Amino acid sequence: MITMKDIIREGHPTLRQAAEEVAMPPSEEDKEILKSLLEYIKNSQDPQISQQYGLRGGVGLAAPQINVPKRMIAVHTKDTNGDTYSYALFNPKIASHSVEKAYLTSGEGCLSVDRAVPGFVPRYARITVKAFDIEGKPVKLRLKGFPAIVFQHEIDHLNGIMFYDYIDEKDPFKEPEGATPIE
Ligand SMILES: Cc1nc(NNC(=O)[C@H](CC2CCCC2)CN(O)CO)c(F)c(N2CCN3CCOC[C@@H]3C2)n1
Ligand code: NI
Repeated sequence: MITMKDIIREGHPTLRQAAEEVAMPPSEEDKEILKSLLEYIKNSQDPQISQQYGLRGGVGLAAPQINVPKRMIAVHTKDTNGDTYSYALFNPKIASHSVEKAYLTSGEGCLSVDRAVPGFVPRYARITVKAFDIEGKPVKLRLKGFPAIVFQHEIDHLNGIMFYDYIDEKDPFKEPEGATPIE
């Protein structure tokens, strides 16, 4: 199982690399890696397991964060009306997106960043994601709200982008023009 010692921290070069596409159909090894990402997130949301293994809570995780520069992400979270979004995907890409922006009013953090970086992170309010599921089947997701924010944070990791790259240094809590706040 993945624990915090497997998660690389800012300064590690892999976090600033573009990750490689995963060959489809996925190898058994790539499937195991992807499953381990989703397992970490679920474990981190379990009070008993997360406490026992000292896991930082997460709703998403990308393979580069465990020093695997391959295009794989996992997301496990609920949206505001309580629907669960649980995905483990290969080669996700944002096929289209809204002009409208959105941001988490609480700002963002990262399991690879051992410090608070305050500020709003402007992201697209709605995105269409094309990817392949754990068996290599093509999937198309239309996302908005909190899940859309999480997916963008994870897909950024595949391109070497960190959440604080978007924070306006001069005015970190400036409301991004016309953006939707997400509590
Ligand atoms: C918002 C939030 N970010 C948590 N951590 N950061 C992460 O997930 C990073 C990714 C998120 C940062 C902002 C968008 C994506 C990890 N990232 O670095 C991967 O690239 C949380 F843990 C968390 N929740 C709320 C839901 N809760 C359910 C019960 O269990 C605890 C859990 C805590 N919400
Ligand atoms: Ni992150």
